[in-house]
Amino acid sequence: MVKGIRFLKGHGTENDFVILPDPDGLLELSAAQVALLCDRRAGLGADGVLRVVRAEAHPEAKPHAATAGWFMDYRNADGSIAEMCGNGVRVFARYLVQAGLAEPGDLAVATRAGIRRVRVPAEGDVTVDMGRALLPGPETGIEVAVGERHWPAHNVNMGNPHAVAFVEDLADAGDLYTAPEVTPAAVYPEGVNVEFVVDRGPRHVAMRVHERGSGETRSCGTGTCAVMVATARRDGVDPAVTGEPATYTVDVPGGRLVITERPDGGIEMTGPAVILAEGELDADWLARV
Ligand SMILES: N[C@@H](CCC[C@H](N)C(=O)O)C(=O)O
Repeated sequence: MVKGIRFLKGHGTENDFVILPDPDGLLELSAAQVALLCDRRAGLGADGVLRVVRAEAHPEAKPHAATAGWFMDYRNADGSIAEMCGNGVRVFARYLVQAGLAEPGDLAVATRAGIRRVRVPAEGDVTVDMGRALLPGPETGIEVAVGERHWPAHNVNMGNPHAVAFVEDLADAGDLYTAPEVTPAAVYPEGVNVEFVVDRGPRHVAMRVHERGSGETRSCGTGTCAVMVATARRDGVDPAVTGEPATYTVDVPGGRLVITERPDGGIEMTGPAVILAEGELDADWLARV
């Protein structure tokens, strides 16, 4: 008889997650257990894990409990902790609504990067207020390298760190089986997500990403926001100056996200969030790690 741990599987533009409902925060997961869950052969397979915990029941989220009822405990596929996951927060919010834990409409989710406000219609795309992008600099001197090739990169922080490089062709990034080298390494003491970007048309780009802790993924929500801001500034577009919102379409291997920067600097990301399966894990199997 399987002693079960309930799980669901979901994705946002094919950035895929194991969702673990754990309202009372009782499920302590080691990095090795998260890595096993995310293993595509020995486990369920995913780019990351979303543990769904009541904010009240998690020490990092308790201060936010009056505003946000639920905490997204996000882990990368290697078990490392990240501050924020843009595709993850859409899927997390879709799960809350689908499970009857939140009403369709506007809701607040606590993350390690702070509270994120999410608009979840009963059906269709989900919109997240991703907060402001920080451009911590240096403005020049950061480089991303793959083999012999290297490109200047832009440092954009969306709650988590990104290095954005404009390239001629997305194939220039190579197979991305290993992490691109980013220098100077001291700019990113906690590691970095790396985006490679090409133009597709007016206010329309495409990207590939190598994620810290997960490798190449089919999409990265925070990455698309970082790319939007880096591209807008390259294009001389700054909503804080013009007073007009700016919208960019960002294509990723797993689909398309639409990113709008408002004159107040807030960034909104809109895209799909899909829950596709539900089941029970063998708790003994997980405990053996
Ligand atoms: N896929 C995510 C980002 C997940 C975290 C990232 N790998 C990190 O370590 O910062 C997204 O959709 O934003």
